[in-house]
Amino acid sequence: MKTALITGITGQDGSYLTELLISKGYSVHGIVRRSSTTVRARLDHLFHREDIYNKRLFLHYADLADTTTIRRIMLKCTPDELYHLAGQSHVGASFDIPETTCEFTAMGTLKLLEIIRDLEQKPKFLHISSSEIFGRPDQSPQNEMTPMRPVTPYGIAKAFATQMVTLYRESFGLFACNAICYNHESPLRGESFVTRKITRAAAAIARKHQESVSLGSLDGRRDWGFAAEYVDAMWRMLQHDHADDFVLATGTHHSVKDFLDASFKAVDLDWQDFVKQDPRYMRPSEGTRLVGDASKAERELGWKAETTLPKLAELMVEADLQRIDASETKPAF
Ligand SMILES: C[C@H]1O[C@H](OP(=O)(O)OP(=O)(O)OC[C@H]2O[C@@H](n3cnc4c(=O)[nH]c(N)nc43)[C@H](O)[C@@H]2O)[C@@H](O)[C@@H](O)C1=O
Repeated sequence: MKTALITGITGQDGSYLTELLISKGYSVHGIVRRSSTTVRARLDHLFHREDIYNKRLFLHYADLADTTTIRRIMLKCTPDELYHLAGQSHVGASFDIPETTCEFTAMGTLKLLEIIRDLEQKPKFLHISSSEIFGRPDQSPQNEMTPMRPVTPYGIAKAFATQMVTLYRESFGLFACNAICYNHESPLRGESFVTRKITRAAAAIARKHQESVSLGSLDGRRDWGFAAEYVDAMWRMLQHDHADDFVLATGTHHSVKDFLDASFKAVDLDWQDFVKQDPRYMRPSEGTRLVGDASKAERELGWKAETTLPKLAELMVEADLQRIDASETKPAF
């Protein structure tokens, strides 16, 4: 049985990856930050499985800044594979909390690399990088050779982490890879990201729970794929015969307006009747022309993104409608 360690296990990607690895027979350890609430809704269904929780799925408390504890966890569970998904991942928020973003997203990654460098039994390492490293690129679509020109604190932190991963692979021989992920969404996406904010609003407005939704710029264009497919690519990267970096993307791009169109169409409404623009959600600077060329992943890993708009929006709206309907039929205690 292989053992995997996941940072950011309670996030969208961590949850899909845990499901995937459990289905492949792995023993999965996850690092979680200590907080006063123990609600981890995305993994709840696995915690209730007696054959899985504390048998093949284990949680450990640690902060990414706490290298002593992380080293201790690694020595204890001796992972074959380490998937590093944790970090401050909200681009808009990175303008408000740039230091925190750099501490976790940039330095947190370097700290993990330093721990692995000293271990005798080194796990294969996957870092989730981001299309934000390209910022405002000269070429479109971008691939693994495209120069980094980040324009947000988050993108800059990711560029630092990405280059450190490459450096540790090339200079210290670590099996360390960057998954350069474009936006990947799902019903498990956090509610402050634009896709989930929209699908949740479309469902709530359709069920008459909400009257409108406030958004920032509607002209931003993104390459939106389905998160469950992206974690499969991450796993494939660590099964590959050599460590390398891969762009993971659909190769299609759409505007926020296109995402609104698809989501509100799924509930037979016109988004223009419900959307307000709010300067609070505008960003001081934005990446542009971000669309990925994932042909290397297709060629070398046999991976291709399948789900794009409008299907992605439809499945997310459907899940949000089901959530509302389920909460309405639940008995009140
Ligand atoms: C690849 C990359 O993908 C994600 O970062 P993101 O692209 O910034 O994603 P988002 O959903 O926050 O914004 C998408 C677009 O939507 C616009 N937008 C309009 N109105 C709102 C709004 O109200 N909220 C938000 N969040 N965005 C809005 C916003 O200005 C931008 O143009 C992260 O996973 C990140 O970790 C990552 O690596």
